[in-house]
Amino acid sequence: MNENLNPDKTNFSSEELDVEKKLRPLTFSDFTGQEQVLENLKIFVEAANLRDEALDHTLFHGPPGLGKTTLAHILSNELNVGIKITSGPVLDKPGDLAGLLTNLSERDVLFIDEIHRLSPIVEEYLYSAMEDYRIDIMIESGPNARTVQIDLEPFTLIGATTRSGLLTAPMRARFGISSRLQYYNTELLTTIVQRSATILKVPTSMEAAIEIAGRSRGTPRIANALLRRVRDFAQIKGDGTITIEIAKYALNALNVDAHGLDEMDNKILTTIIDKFKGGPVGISTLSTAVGENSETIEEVYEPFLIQEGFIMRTPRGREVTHLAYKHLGKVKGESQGELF
Ligand SMILES: Nc1ncnc2c1ncn2[C@@H]1O[C@H](COP(=O)(O)OP(=O)(O)OP(=O)(O)O)[C@@H](O)[C@H]1O
Ligand SMILES: [Mg+2]
Repeated sequence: MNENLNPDKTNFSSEELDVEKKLRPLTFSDFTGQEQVLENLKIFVEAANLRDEALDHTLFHGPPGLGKTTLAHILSNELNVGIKITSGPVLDKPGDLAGLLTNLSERDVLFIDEIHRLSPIVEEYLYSAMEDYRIDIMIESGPNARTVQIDLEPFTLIGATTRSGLLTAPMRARFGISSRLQYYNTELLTTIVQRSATILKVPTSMEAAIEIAGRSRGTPRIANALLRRVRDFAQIKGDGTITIEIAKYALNALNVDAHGLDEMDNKILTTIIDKFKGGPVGISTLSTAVGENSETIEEVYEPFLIQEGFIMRTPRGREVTHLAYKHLGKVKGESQGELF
């Protein structure tokens, strides 16, 4: 499979990140899906605006590419405040964090991506900032070293993580709002594909939009990436219009799985079938067999495979369903060398 279709944004080139920016919804009304999450956020934002207060600290968690970063930007727009952006691995000294915090204006948003990757010392430092809008700063060094307390403007911390299981309990407890983003169904993704097609000015038939949406692993980022690849085919092989024929041709040429499953999804299914007779298999055994960390399997891959009915979670472990056999063109029992 084309590596650009990987939901992990780190595989995107800078040009692709530019396009991603262009396609990013900027307001609540621009944002498709996640209805429950959105409905609540609208109320919290309206109330905060009305009281002229900072929005409560907000955590977004869920698999990659579903809109966590997008929502952080939308919140800052809807709150009509500034946003400062950083990420867990980048903030390695409390001093870096202090610099950011003291530069926030009243009600501003501080967005920390990959917040599960904060170092414990920075995380600790963040607690008092979140709770009391106050931090201790060390001034001077050597024998004159002393700490002074600095008051911060009331601000909103927005954290995003694909791995909520790795967040410490004290950190989690400090978020007043916590929203889990869900995979998008084909209908919602079709709307997103159509919106993006309009922004990119590429005529796309309804049928083609549905086809692209259905092969996007429930993920807007993948839907947009596929749309751009299909657009290339439409320009070179057709007259620039994305028809259903062009879409099917392109998606097959790109080797996109009919369900949009990626390499690791398929590896997980194949491994459970070939090495564990279809399961049940425990998560740590599976993790070793496919060479992917078990939290990532649980938080990034498994939710989609379960939602699509390829995997079941049982008390004894993970089992594949008949759909998985069908999808991979395998016959149940075959790999076990059974005769009947
Ligand atoms: N609800 C939506 N409607 C339209 N487009 C969306 C929606 N959600 C996400 N997108 C598109 O998908 C792209 C990826 O979304 P975003 O960067 O917010 O994902 P993320 O959850 O932050 O992913 P990661 O965990 O990898 O950081 C965005 O550029 C945006 O264009
Ligand atoms: Mg993000």
